[in-house]
Amino acid sequence: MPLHPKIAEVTDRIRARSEGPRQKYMDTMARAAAEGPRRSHLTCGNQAHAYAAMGGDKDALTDARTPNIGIITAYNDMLSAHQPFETYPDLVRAAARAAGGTAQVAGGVPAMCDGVTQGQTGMELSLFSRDVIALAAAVGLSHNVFDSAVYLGVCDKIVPGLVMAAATFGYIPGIFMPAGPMVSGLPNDEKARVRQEFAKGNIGREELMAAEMASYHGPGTCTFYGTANSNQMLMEFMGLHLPGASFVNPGTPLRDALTTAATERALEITALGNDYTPVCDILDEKAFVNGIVGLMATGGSTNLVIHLPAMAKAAGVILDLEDFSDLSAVTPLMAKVYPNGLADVNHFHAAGGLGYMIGELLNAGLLHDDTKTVAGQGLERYSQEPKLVDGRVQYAPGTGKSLNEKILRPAADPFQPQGGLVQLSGNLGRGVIKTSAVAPERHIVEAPARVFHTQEAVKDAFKAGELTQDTIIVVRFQGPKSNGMPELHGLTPTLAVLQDRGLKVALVTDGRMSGASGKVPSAIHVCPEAADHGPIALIRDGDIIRLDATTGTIEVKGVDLSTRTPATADLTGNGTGVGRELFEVFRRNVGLAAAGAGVVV
Ligand SMILES: O=C(O)[C@H](O)[C@@H](O)[C@H](O)[C@H](O)COP(=O)(O)O
Ligand code: SF4
Repeated sequence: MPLHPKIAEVTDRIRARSEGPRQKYMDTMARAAAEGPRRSHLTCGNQAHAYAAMGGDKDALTDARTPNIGIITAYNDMLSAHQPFETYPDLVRAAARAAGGTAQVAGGVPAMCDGVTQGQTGMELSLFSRDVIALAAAVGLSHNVFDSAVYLGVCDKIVPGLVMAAATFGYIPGIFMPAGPMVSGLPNDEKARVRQEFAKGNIGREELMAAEMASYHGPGTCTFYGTANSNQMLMEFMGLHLPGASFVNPGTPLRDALTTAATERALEITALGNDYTPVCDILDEKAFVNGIVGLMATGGSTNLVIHLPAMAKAAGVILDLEDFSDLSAVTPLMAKVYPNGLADVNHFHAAGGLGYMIGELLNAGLLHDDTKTVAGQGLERYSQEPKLVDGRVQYAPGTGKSLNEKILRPAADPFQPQGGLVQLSGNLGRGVIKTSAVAPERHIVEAPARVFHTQEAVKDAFKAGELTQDTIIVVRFQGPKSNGMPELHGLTPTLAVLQDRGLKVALVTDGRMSGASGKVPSAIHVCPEAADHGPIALIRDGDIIRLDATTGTIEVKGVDLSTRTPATADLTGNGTGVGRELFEVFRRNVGLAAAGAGVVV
């Protein structure tokens, strides 16, 4: 099938917009690659330090022609999705040794669990932790003794931060290794129902705790289709995982076989062999277009609308919100996974998963097939599935059809003809709304505004019984400069209760939501933010605001905003406590959310 004209048009537009930065980036990568085997430039002293603790691997390491893998790990016990990484370094070192190479943990990177910090002060460090992860990974790789790298990370800001580092070190090959989703527990919609019952005061904390613990119950990624699992989708659509690696549960033989296969592949694609595949050749405009198409086709997390521009910029590719909007307009919504539906990622994977989607979208001309991937040339191979044969990974053709059309539908007969995310613009600036999780009759909301400066104030107003009419809830001073742009997902149960009571409700904020946020229409990432005196700072209680996801508009009606003075807020409290003291330099230097909210890129 020929490439859809709009996919070609957007790709060409990105390539033209990126020409200067991309050429500069690729020249830098070429110079680094020309230096040859990394370890051959180090003094004997440098090398002795690097190998001192490596025991039986020392001899191999002293031979600069033996490929050496740098492991960047985001292991910790705080994220259920990252806890399985505890055992990966031993597995990778053993697999590398068996394949005639070596592997060393180059360094660790921090990883924040947004589920632990959701609604807490710590969430104000969440977005900034992405750039800290990129910096930390660079510290590990800067030892410069690696011919290839493997990146152990799954969750929200961790994959984006690691991709920013992998792009910066794009002259060496890199493969991302997932840990896989936890097995299914209490269904996500039942968890959400129990939360709403608690918000209404109908049940106590004991019953709520029991439901939460039954939902989040073991090692592996949470099973809703939030940012973490959207990241896994990206790594397959962009060719940085082995095909079909994303949604194999941790602690299974196939999971370990995939980790071994990725290690072997990381050794095969170094500059010391005949299949050199540096990350810089994978992360081009086509890979990012493929990633955005995957995001739209799966109804993925709105957080990737912030992270993808930052990831792309690290590789000299410049994305714009318009690219997301145009690709969404031609990409069918093929999957319904919570919060877009009742299924979780295990059910999605069983129904055919990412391999089925990639095959369908390639056949529909909605993906570039001629891309480089860690598994080799061409995206077609990602429609295959990994099977375990005699303890090793072997690939077989994918299902070729959906095994459950309530979860996964063909590109030609989708749930919705357009993708799950819509760009918004109007006299309030620019923003984005995730429509895939919102009932069609709620895609347009027009109501009086009620303005808040914290999410706690919204909950207090709800508890005081003040929210009894159709309302556009405006929560401002939640942008990156104000307080690090925390997720306001903790508002979801409260707003959902108001919506279930029959009120027309929408959220408008310069903050962001969780990938797990769903049913309440929300205009998020509104730029310029209130702290930059954006139009959102001019809204007053009672203004009539119209949010229209069908036309992509967000505006205040019947008011001349130019006559108003921007509201201000006392943000000094955001500078202390839970480590926020250390992030003042981030709040001062962070870029626009629409351009990736970058600090280091
Ligand atoms: O963007 C995301 O996907 C979220 O940040 C997610 O990683 C976060 O952990 C949610 O808060 C979990 O959902 P609950 O908070 O509803 O458990
Ligand atoms: S998906 Fe979210 S809640 Fe689950 S482990 Fe990852 S960051 Fe934590």
